[in-house]
Amino acid sequence: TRTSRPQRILKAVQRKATVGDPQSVITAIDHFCRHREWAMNVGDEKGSILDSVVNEVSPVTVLELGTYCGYSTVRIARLLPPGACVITLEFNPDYAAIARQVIKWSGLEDKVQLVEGASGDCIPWMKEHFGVQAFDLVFLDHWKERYLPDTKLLEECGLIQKGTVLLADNVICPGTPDYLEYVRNSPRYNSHYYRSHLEYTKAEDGLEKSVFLGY
Ligand SMILES: O=C(CSCCNC(=O)c1cc(-c2ccc(F)cc2)cc(O)c1O)c1ccc(O)c(O)c1
Ligand SMILES: [Mg+2]
Repeated sequence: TRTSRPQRILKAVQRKATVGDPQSVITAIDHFCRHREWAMNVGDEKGSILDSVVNEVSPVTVLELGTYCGYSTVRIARLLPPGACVITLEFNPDYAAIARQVIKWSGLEDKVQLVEGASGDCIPWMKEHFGVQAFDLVFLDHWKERYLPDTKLLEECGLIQKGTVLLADNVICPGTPDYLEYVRNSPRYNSHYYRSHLEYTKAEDGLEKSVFLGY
């Protein structure tokens, strides 16, 4: 096929969504992925849980690991008050290029910093480069085997502090067993599993919310 799936997702947004209307961007992507082609967005069902956690935390600084086409970036950014922002990391340059256009179409570019690079390389520079003290909320949705090492790296870099909330996608499907074991057994995290379904399917999946309790 000539175009990539992310390119077809962007086209669906440009056809169906209204510029400056984040909800219409979300609706257009969900409709396309439910009725045309499945894609690895967090989706509408888990997305509603993500929304409720963002509203509960009302974060000033959010870190998203794994942008893909920017669907969850838009979901998060649309709920942020003026002055709050989400830094989103994407390793794949093709995904990043599409995400920039999706975020721009939603009109939320002022609340989003998209960084291209590998999480393991970028995280150590976060404090210095973005003047971030610590993150209020981290949404993990990138390589599943990077959830645990990147969580430990965030701890080591002092980017996670008492009260920071980690919200992890796909803890059942594809699954992140080592991460789950860590946050559920560590005395320094309070963890809760939100049972749901893999985006646009009937398969089980869920989000794990873990609150850092401090040292
Ligand atoms: O794809 C990646 C890894 S980053 C995306 C992580 N996310 C997932 O993998 C992910 C996967 C699934 C899922 C997939 C197939 C199933 F059968 C069931 C579930 C669902 C999700 O919600 C996800 O978030 C990448 C990186 C750099 C590159 O250069 C590159 O070509 C590719
Ligand atoms: Mg995911």
